[in-house]
Amino acid sequence: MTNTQPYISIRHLQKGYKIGGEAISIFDGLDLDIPNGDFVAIMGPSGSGKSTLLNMLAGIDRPDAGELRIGNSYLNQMGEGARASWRAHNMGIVFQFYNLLPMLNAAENVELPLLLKPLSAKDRRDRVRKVLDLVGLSGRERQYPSMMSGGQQQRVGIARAIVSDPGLLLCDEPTGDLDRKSADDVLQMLRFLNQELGKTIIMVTHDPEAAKYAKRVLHLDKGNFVEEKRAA
Ligand SMILES: Nc1ncnc2c1ncn2[C@@H]1O[C@H](COP(=O)(O)OP(=O)(O)OP(=O)(O)O)[C@@H](O)[C@H]1O
Repeated sequence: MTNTQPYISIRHLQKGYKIGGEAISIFDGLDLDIPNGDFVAIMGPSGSGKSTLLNMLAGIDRPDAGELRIGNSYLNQMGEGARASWRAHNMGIVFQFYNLLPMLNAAENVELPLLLKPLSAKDRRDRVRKVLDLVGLSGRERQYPSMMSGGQQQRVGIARAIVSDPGLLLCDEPTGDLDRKSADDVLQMLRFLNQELGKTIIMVTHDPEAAKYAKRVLHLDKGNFVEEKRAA
């Protein structure tokens, strides 16, 4: 990747599914550029392909054809194992329902991605403490998910997503299960990670209020993106 290239580039991407022997096309020639440091909200009707796109960006699923590059990595050319390893090192994912393990406390949940790395127990502890502090949860290291509010659980989810210091955060309806106040707190946190730490964020959301926190809003419809025009 050169400095003039966008961080994420999607070219002529095709993706479809076979349902009951019938082929349905979700994307047929999708193009998209996302520069480094962007914060993009992706909106669109149910079934328009938002999760399908997020799964391809996460390397969980693969395009049928076309190019999907993130940084210097061409995900469309990589096998499943290479994509899984790439994912572990390059991105964090924030889920709607947090996906915390109930039998692990907050610190242990956040530590999970670090177990794949050659770090000492002390280094892992230090990193976990630092990110829990960053999301405003210091002092709650030993609390279990069942003892936390939805907003606090999502903060643990965000801490887990950033503990490996990835450049890219993919967020799938990160506030879909939260009340307005908790949602705004989480969105402020994402904005901080974008503006102060330079994380590139792609967030799928149905909530127009959540989308306001992003720098750009893209509406997905019939396999293409339309960018929302905003007052300067
Ligand atoms: N694994 C799969 N096998 C077959 N069809 C699939 C699969 N995953 C998604 N689809 C179909 O692809 C289309 C897009 O689904 P997708 O989940 O990406 O939409 P979405 O925009 O995320 O919807 P929602 O807002 O409801 O989450 C839908 O018609 C869905 O039924």
